[in-house]
Amino acid sequence: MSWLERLTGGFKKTADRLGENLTGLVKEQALDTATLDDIEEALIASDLGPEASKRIRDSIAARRYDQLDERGLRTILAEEIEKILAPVAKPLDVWGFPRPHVILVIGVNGSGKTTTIGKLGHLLQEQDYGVLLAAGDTFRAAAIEQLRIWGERIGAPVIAGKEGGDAAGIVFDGVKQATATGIDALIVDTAGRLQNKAHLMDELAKVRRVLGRLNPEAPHDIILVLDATTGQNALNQIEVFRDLAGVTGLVMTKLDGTARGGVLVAAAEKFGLPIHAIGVGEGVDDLRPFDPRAVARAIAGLPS
Ligand SMILES: Nc1nc2c(ncn2[C@@H]2O[C@H](COP(=O)(O)OP(=O)(O)OP(=O)(O)O)[C@@H](O)[C@H]2O)c(=O)[nH]1
Repeated sequence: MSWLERLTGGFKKTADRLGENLTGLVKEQALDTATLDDIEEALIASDLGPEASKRIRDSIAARRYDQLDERGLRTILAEEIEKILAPVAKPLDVWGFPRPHVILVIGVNGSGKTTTIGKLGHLLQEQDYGVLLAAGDTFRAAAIEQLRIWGERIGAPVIAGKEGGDAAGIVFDGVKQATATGIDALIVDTAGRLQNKAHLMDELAKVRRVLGRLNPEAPHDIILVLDATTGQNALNQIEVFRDLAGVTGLVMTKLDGTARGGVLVAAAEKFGLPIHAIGVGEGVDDLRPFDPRAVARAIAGLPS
């Protein structure tokens, strides 16, 4: 399957849900206020969020349709969703000197952080960048092991310490190793626990301090990984991590297993943070730069 086919397949549940919510709302007649209200509600029920749903409703109303069938409605939706997504679509740019470009990856347990690091590493390798993975999530031995497995899978070196070790120390060593071996990008797994905010902030502050000594620009990116299946909860996470950790961009994962992919639109509208990539599966190739047009059409249930 091509990536676009996987993307459309990944968003199928989301598109089906949106389709069900919209069923019967448009008939071969002019759109009246009640119908527009229903469309807005259907969008909110599909996780697009109140702000984006209202914006889309207003755009549809402003177009003054005499007639609109369901296909027409889906086409307008795709156009309007694309308008919301396009400004936040920003592929990760790791070009620059001095190297390495340092990416901290944070997110609650199980959000898909480690898997995303592996896939992101692969994505950068495809662009001919050399990648080093750092196991800064030292709380669990399993997390370190999982990162090693991903390193093997994509053929990237992994720098790790012991369980319970010092994350900042590993990051420090990671930068040294990357510099010595001419690696372009250092991707750091972090514990990123929200359960203990003070600890998370301390840990990130320490990592930043250590990095700052080596390169004042680092970390260049602080990426929050979000699990789309958590729906509105993902929005709360953005708010908390943005305030606590200075998130610079987002990756949303597990869009394949959920009918809640509309939350991507809500996140774009509400926070305006760059969305670097999306995950639609567990395979090495299942993370791709965020293509607003393709995603908008997939959510609206239209072929790419
Ligand atoms: N279907 C699907 N599953 C995913 C995706 N990304 C990650 N997963 C799965 O989600 C589960 C959790 O992913 P991890 O990468 O272990 O998550 P984590 O945030 O590192 O979790 P901890 O290691 O517990 O902190 C794993 O079973 C992954 O295979 C995705 O895009 N689609």
